[in-house]
Amino acid sequence: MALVDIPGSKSITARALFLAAAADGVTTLQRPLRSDDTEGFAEGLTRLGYRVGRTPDAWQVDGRPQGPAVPQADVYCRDGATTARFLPTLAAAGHGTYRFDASPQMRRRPLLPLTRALRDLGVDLRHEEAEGHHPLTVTAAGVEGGEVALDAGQSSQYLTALLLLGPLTRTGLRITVTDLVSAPYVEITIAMMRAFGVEVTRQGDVFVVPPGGYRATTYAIEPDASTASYFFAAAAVTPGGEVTVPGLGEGALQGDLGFVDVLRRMGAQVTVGADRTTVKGTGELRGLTVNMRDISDTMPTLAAIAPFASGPVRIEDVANTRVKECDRLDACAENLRRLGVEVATGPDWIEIHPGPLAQGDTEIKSYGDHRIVMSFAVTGLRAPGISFDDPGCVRKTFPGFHEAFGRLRKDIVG
Ligand SMILES: O=C(O)C1=C[C@@H](OP(=O)(O)O)[C@@H](O)[C@H](O)C1
Ligand SMILES: C=C(OP(=O)(O)O)C(=O)O
Repeated sequence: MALVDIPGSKSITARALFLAAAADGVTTLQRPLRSDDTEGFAEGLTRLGYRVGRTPDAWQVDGRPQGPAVPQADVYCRDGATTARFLPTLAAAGHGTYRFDASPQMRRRPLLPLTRALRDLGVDLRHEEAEGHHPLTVTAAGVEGGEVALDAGQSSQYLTALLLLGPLTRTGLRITVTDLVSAPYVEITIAMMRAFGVEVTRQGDVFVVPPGGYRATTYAIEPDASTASYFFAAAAVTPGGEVTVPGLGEGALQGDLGFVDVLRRMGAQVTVGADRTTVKGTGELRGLTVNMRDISDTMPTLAAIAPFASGPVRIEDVANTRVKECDRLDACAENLRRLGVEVATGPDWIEIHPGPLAQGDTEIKSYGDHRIVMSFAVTGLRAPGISFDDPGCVRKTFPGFHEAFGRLRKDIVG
């Protein structure tokens, strides 16, 4: 049995940083994720004049309800979409001129529904090159608030950004959402806003956020459920292999813990306890058809273990995975084909037909995407000879992944 200590959630750390920066008082974040995405977020806040004190186990943020402490800043958001979408929104509530840029891939990823909504709310926001993409400049003069419509069919992060902004506006926000993917991430946002003293109300597609600001607090960050998926999948593909992740149980905020339900449907033994989750490989791994719209960060995890299933695996409703750190449907298909597996893809689906894997060495093409590397590391448990062209890209969410996964391999495979 392996007990795996998973680092903090990227999504929760990013939200906690926003909320702490916007709150009235000093907030302590316990067990934040230390990775490229979250360190980029913290560095962005520092650029905007917020004080972020960092020790290995806790980060402390001096909140500024009035917004950034500097009249001008240049912020590099690296490869993190939470940083690239949440920070310009936070800056809009302040007073000053703030320019944001990001990595080449993040520059390609979409932003337009959010920047349109901000403009509809009166924010002066200019895209420097392509409309709806970084780099962009916000000339901030506070936000009055009011009604706004939003299409979050490509990314829930647009809605999260507006929800987080709501309490910083003068009159609050009433957001009408026309479409929504990755819905459980919005639940994380609402639960965390509650922890910082704000109650969002929802009537169908309308989200109402009151004005009045946030209250500082001490906030403990859950382990990252998407990261845990690689370790749970490792147990599922290893007959008799057992992995327990403490800190992720029945009350977990993250929808991605639902990946264990997919493993259960495939034949793994899954126990979700009050404060921990255990997956045990039974030797059985059935194929299935599954809709992953709510938990699409775990699509590559499932695609990477699909070759070991006893029947086809079809993953549906994941169009938005084409606009992540890479086009994940194409990246999974390409790498599975390199392994000799038969795969078909469509605009929003992938279907994998298990069969014997190619003999010999296979280099996995990472496309700079942490999830492609971490997912195919799981395939590597049963397919010796797998290597990666860019193993270091795991730094986005889990710099210590290879060491941790190596320890797990010793524990459950030998
Ligand atoms: O809000 C968040 O923290 C996230 C939302 C999801 O993105 P989309 O809503 O763009 O699918 C997820 O894929 C991403 O890793 C983190
Ligand atoms: C899509 C991801 O990240 P983000 O959108 O936050 O850059 C991810 O971590 O899989």
